[in-house]
Amino acid sequence: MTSPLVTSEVGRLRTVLLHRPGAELRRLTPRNNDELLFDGVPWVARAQEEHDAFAAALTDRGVEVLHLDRLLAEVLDVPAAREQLVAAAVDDPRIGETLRHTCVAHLSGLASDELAAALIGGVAHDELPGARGLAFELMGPGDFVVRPLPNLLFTRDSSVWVGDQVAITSLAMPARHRESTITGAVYAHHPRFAGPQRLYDPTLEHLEGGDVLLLAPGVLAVGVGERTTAGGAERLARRVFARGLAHTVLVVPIAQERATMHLDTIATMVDVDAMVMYPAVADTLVAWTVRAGDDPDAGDLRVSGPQPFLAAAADAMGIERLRLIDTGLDPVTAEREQWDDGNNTLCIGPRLAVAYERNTVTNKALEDAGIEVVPIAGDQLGSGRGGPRCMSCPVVRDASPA
Ligand SMILES: NC(=[NH2+])NCCC[C@H](N)C(=O)O
Repeated sequence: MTSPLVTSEVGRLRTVLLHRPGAELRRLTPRNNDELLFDGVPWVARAQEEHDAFAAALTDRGVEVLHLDRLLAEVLDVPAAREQLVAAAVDDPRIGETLRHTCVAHLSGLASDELAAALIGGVAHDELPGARGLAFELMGPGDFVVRPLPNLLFTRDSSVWVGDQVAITSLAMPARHRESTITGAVYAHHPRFAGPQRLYDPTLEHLEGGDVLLLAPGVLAVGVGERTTAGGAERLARRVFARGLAHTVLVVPIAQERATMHLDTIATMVDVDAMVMYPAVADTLVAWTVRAGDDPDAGDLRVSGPQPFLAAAADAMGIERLRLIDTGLDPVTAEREQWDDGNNTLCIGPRLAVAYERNTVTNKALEDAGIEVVPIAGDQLGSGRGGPRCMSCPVVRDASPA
């Protein structure tokens, strides 16, 4: 069992945190899927098969896969974690005090695995027999007392390791707020982690893991758009500098749209010096370079830019050029494959990347450029708008090869 350490996107992947989707996906209906950030109503059994195949593709290649639901069930044996998570589940102004008390009593009486299922899958009105409270009376039978967390599938967003420290992120969308209470409790209380130093907290400015790319040891890129705010990027920069985890943070503005909700929807690393990127933004993407200022103890920052992203990145990474895999796509194919997470790859090692099989043209371009693609099916998983990178949180990677 190696201690957590992640300094790049491409060092050999040793341990990764995934979440196998379960009952929480069965909560999705055409009435709630928009609010719950899914584009449709997935076929759950098939989504699970796809996810199992994703996990198998990783374990077959020697990667240790940790499952968030299992870690959660284990951590719920720890009284402090149980108490925190039950409190977080009912910390919702919709439900009022009476229903809150009933619900706390119900949840507290559950065995750890049942409680884990309820925290992830949510609790519907008709699953709380005998509950009381005005809010309960006014709710319909299918309404949620505790909302489900279908986006827990995207473990990338609710925590991110930088070096040996973990950022418990501050998720922007209400449907996802509670996810980081779960990752936070697991990292704080599970013996597998033994309370690593926390780099970030959910109470801070919005920051999501999908926006954080470890371009090279000491160099982070942070997307600022629909999810991560400039304030979040600034806070993270200050912290990584103060703790000696990075020397440069590139802040990258991205369009505030669903198609580009995170930086990793438009670009991911596939080698120590190469990225795959949505062609429509390749020429226009810029970065602000942030470094520690003269008085780092006072949190001083030096900001320069904007500069073309590729140039700023190469400069910060100390390489001559950051290679862009030219997917050579026509604009329509590029737009379709970007939407289907064609640029959202997960490296198992340098030049070895997991990608959705459906993005045939992008994958062919990757292969032509010398990147071995491990294709996985994502017809149902993809309805949540996230690919292999979004669905994984690397916990241990080897130091990046030079
Ligand atoms: N890192 C990522 N690109 N994550 C994708 C998350 C998708 C999820 N449905 C959301 O809207 O939040």
